[in-house]
Amino acid sequence: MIELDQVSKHYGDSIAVNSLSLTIQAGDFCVFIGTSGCGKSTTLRMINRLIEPSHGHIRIDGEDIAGLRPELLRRRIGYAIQSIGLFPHWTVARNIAVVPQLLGWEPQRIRQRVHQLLELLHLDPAQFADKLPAQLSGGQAQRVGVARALAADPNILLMDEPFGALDPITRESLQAEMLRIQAELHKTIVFVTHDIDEALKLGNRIVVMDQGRIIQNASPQQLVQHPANDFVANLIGQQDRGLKAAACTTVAELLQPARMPLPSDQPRLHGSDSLKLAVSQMLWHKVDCLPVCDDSGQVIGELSMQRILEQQP
Ligand SMILES: Nc1ncnc2c1ncn2[C@@H]1O[C@H](COP(=O)(O)OP(=O)(O)OP(=O)(O)O)[C@@H](O)[C@H]1O
Repeated sequence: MIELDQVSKHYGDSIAVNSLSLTIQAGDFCVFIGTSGCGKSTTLRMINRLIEPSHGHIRIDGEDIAGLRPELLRRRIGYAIQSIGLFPHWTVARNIAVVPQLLGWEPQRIRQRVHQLLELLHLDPAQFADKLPAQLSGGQAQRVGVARALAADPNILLMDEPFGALDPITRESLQAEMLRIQAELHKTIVFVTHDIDEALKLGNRIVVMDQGRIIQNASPQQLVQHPANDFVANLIGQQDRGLKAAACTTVAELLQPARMPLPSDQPRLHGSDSLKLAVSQMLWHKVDCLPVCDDSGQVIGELSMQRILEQQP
């Protein structure tokens, strides 16, 4: 658990972060979003003491981090940023191994860990371990950055616009990776983005900031359905908020028992699909109900347009 208790950061007369209090529960995927310069990165960097607060306290699992040595704290917290910051003359494997090296892990354990992480990030170890950063695409380099942040198996991962510079397709695939990794590893993730769709897709908590303060701290569903003010409503966008709401609810949440018999030629939904995808499929296939299956392909129920409409705000 990460607790920020009336944390402020001043630069001379200007206030970057203004008496911000926030609790991030263990296992949360907490996304900071807001306008440029509202204090997102500053807040994130105070958690690993790359920036020191002017006032207030930050506690991790109840321990005030002001009493910890910053370099030891940083070895316990993964950090991934947009510019990635890989060492250009080191191989991918050596870049990933930075923190385990600092922690004095045995070479064999480091090799195994690097191999495991490359596989986790869908980079073939035989192909990528010995490459230099300049030989990677932007998306591959960003995967290496995420692997490096995870290397010493930290409980906390800080990610500052890690996918900001990527094309939409690569970005979407890395977002899917992050959701998969989070479902598998249950880290506490604090993630900064400018992109509301990315925030709604990834976060289970979304913290909207403006001028160094929290404007709203809510689940994606709450944020879309009950924006705290016009600033948040505009951030979400008035025109397509129905689709935004549908994007942050899963098919599994509205699953209905299957009627018999189900036509075998229809496409099938998965429980983890969003309602947005379900609506899109129904429109495309001109049907108002689709079967829902589990990972093994077994039909576990169905979802109708009627049910979706009943649930929409
Ligand atoms: N070293 C510094 N000296 C003076 N002011 C700073 C410094 N670092 C940040 N600031 C100011 O603090 C405010 C918050 O900056 P911060 O980088 O946290 O914003 P942000 O929300 O992450 O912005 P962006 O989305 O553009 O990255 C900004 O007004 C910025 O100009």
